[in-house]
Amino acid sequence: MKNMKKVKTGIPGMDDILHGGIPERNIVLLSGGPGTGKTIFCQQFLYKGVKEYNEPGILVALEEHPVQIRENMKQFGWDVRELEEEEEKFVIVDAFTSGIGRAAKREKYIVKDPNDERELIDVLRTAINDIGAKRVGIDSVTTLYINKPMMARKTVFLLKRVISGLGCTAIFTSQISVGERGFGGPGVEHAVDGIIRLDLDEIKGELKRSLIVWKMRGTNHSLKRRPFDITDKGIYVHSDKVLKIR
Ligand SMILES: Nc1ncnc2c1ncn2[C@@H]1O[C@H](COP(=O)(O)OP(=O)(O)OP(=O)(O)O)[C@@H](O)[C@H]1O
Repeated sequence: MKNMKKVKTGIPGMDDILHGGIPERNIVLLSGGPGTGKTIFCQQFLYKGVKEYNEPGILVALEEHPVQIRENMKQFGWDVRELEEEEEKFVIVDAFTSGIGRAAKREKYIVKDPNDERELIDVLRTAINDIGAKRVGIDSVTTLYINKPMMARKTVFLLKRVISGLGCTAIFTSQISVGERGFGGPGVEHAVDGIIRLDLDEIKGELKRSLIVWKMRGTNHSLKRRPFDITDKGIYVHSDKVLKIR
């Protein structure tokens, strides 16, 4: 079989686990409970994509104000302002503020109603074409169908067709409850090309972070649970270690 092109994650240790990276055009569901690191993982994938691999990226913000996202990313030394304004290699699509508020008026890409799939797709397609994006992050995809679970599969397929069709590789963050075994519902889990799950488990009185690649179409990958850290430089995965949680 011809080797598929792999997209480097920009997360130390992660590409070893994925035997080189995420197969190009894959849509990866990044599932986890609250505070497991989904947002940081997604932002690192996009920021490093531009900085280290010269692959422009789009972040669709559904959970946080774009101003707050830029501030949070700075904590890790990821200053996206220059990438947005000077280099034009990074875009935040504001699907959070509905364009309301003084700060929101300065945003270039706004989705007024995230429930309107057509509007979201139009803005996303424009943004991808404007900067020649190769990577997309949606944080979180759960927000798009939390009030209409029957639409989850259709929404994910629609996004997948457009994003993958335009040659991009994507991470969709998916919110699950603490202790939940799934990844975001059967419709979604089967529709996506890959699933990476982030966990936070209490072991001997301390919370430990770990991740596991549950599925990844187009490549072999490690099936082991790997511990990871969040530091002031972002996520670091210990691809040579195993965490046993039971
Ligand atoms: N600078 C930092 N250094 C170390 N750890 C940090 C730093 N900033 C945040 N964290 C850790 O990351 C966690 C938040 O991660 P993140 O926002 O990616 O979670 P999430 O999975 O997106 O959560 P949610 O679904 O609740 O939004 C915090 O709870 C904290 O433990």
